[in-house]
Amino acid sequence: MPSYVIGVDGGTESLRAGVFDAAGTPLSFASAPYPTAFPAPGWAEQRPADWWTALGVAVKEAAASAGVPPADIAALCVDTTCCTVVALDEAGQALRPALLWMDMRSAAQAARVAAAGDEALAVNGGGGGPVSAEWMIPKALWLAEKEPEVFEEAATICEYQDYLNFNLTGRMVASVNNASIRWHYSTQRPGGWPTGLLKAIGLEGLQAKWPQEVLPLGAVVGGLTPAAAAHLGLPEGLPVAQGGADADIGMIGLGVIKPGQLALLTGSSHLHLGVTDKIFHGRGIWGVYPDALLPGVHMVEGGQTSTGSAVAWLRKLVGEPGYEALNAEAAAVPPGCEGLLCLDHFQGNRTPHTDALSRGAIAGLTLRHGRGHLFRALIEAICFGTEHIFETMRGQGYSPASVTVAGGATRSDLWLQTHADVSNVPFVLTKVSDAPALGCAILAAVAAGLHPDVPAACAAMVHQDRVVQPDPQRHAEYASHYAAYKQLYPALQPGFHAAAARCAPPPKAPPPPPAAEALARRAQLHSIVSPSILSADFANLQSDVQRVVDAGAEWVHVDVFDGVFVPNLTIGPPVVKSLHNRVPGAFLDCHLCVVHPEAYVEEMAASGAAQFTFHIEAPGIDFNCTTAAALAAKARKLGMRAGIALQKDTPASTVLPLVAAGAVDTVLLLSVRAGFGGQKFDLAVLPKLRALRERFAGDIIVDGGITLANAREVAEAGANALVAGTTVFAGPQPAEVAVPGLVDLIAAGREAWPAPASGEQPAPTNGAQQAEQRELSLA
Ligand SMILES: O=C(CO)[C@H](O)[C@H](O)COP(=O)(O)O
Repeated sequence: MPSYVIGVDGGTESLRAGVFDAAGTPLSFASAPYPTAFPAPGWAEQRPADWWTALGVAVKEAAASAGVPPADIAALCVDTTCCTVVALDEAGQALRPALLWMDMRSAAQAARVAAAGDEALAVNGGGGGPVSAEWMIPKALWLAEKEPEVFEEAATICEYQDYLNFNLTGRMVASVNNASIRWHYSTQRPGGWPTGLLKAIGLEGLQAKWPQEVLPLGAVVGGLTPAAAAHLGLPEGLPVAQGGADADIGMIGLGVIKPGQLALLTGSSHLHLGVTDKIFHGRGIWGVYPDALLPGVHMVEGGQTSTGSAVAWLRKLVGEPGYEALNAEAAAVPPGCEGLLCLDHFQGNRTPHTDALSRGAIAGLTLRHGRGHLFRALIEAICFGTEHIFETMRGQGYSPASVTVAGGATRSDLWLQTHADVSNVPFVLTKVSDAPALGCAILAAVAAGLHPDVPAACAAMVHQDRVVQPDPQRHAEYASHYAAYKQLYPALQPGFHAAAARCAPPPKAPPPPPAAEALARRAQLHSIVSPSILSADFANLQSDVQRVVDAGAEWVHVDVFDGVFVPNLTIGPPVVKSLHNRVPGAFLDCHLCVVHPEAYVEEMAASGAAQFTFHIEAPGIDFNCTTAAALAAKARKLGMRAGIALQKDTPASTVLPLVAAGAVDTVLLLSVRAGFGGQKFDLAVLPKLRALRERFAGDIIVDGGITLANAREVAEAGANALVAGTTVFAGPQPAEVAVPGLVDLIAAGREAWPAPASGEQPAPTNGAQQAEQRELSLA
């Protein structure tokens, strides 16, 4: 009876096949590379035909060097990168090169998906985002919008995984693993598919293009077709088992299938893949993906972007000494590195902050610190980053009890021991480091009937090598250093975001001439004054607000300052609530200058805020806009208009994905440093305002230093809404003169805007009439 299996790991650069026996012993491995095309920044494409060629080469070579005759092979299983999307015609031929997981062209589509506010998005940080451009729906949406002829013609839109299985067996099916982790499929939803999400983004047509059958891991997809058998040099009809995403199949190869176990897959980055029997969602984690591994075996995901890559960077910087020397020097340094502390966010933070603009840092340098201190501080930072992910998971109800680890970094005892000590959990190493290939072999062994099920196959085929136990004393010693590490990000985040804004590349192409439709929409905007109550008499707020409303102020600007995001403390939801009750009908235009706007969105809505404007620079809001889009969608869902605000020095380009996605109703440009009224208007905001107006037909608010002398010029540059505090509440003219005066100046300034082609009526300027119209359009 055939007793060997082939596991194939379809990676990013090559495909690696291994022949294993039923006890999990590898007999041979063989790899075959395939090219990836990077025709432009952010693009990454591969030709499905190259995968197929590589599969034939690697399998034939592995089988030959194992010395196992084809008749002794019992089954085959393949994993692949995920989400790598292919579009196929009726015959299963690729219509275009595949969009590799790392292809980022669908970033704007990802922001739109995040803005949909559908329940299926719970797996993205509990609905708070981000949605990654790596995932299926943004990629398919990109295809539908940018290459509609390909999308239309495609009979099937699926994964690299499904393409290979189809070519092996002639059967087109999806894997529950890929679909759950990257397609927003859920076994908990009737039918599984994210129909509501597809409808919300106008991509209903995608569902029928997906493979309609979803198979669990290890299920038999089919037998090798004659053509596939010839291509691989294996017997016709050989069972092919369902695989999934390479990293997740690696969990199986590490034997991580029981609740409380967690797989740490290391390389240039860290991937934390936990197993849980509970279904929960929350900020700072991805998942839980129900049944994504096995029935009842759910997955939770975290990730650190720069780990091995940061270590390699430091080694290069200090003259490329051997890792042995660096480890020895670092081991001689005490925990905490005598005050030296690193932040590991060299390429941003994936979880728990999900901030693409966060950066690495070294803090506390003195002249006595040497190379060993630096190396140890970086290793500690990586361990602290992992612990922060674990702490976030614990906060959501999942506690990793043991970590099974794979990857090159496991060769460092210091690295392993520090991880175990910081997190106070045992770190387990297994004998076969090529976990994805072994995971495939396990699934193939189940499909072949060599083992009754995946748990039994894992028990027979995964062998523990050693366990690194945590040292409780060391763990206690690390506590204060870990606490200090956690303070680094919030302290440095504003600086990181400011640096990103400073260094943002200028927009590449000149703006397209405004379309007729955009011109018509702009003409319909209202000319709005939003008096800032920051300059009102706080002891007489009700009468001050009533007074400006009576004077024709369509909005009332409420600055919510938390004393952290800006150096001033003002008012919060209770005052908003009182104003809403005491001045019925006042449109409360709430501007949140706070570090965590997401923490206030529900309360602000419940208090009566009409517009919820938050800052793109706020921690937790990412500059690729997915978390911003999700928060804006939530604000809208709660009945408020959504706005995004930019500090004076933040370029408009940072919010263009949001604007392009239609995710916000307003953009607020600060023309002073946020925090206090009575400052001087900074003319530097005008070019930014002009550039934004060319791309955005919605309300643009300019806030800070607005007077009767400059309002017209600001409106000419593109603003249709002005916030004015001092001028309305403490200026030489009373509010009854200042408010209508400012409205007239805005209307006059807007006459400089390009006019729509024909037939457009100007918007009414009477405040009450406009409020009535808005009520109607909200209803
Ligand atoms: O948000 C603000 C500052 O952060 C104020 O709303 C703004 O400055 C308006 O005040 P003034 O018209 O007095 O400049």
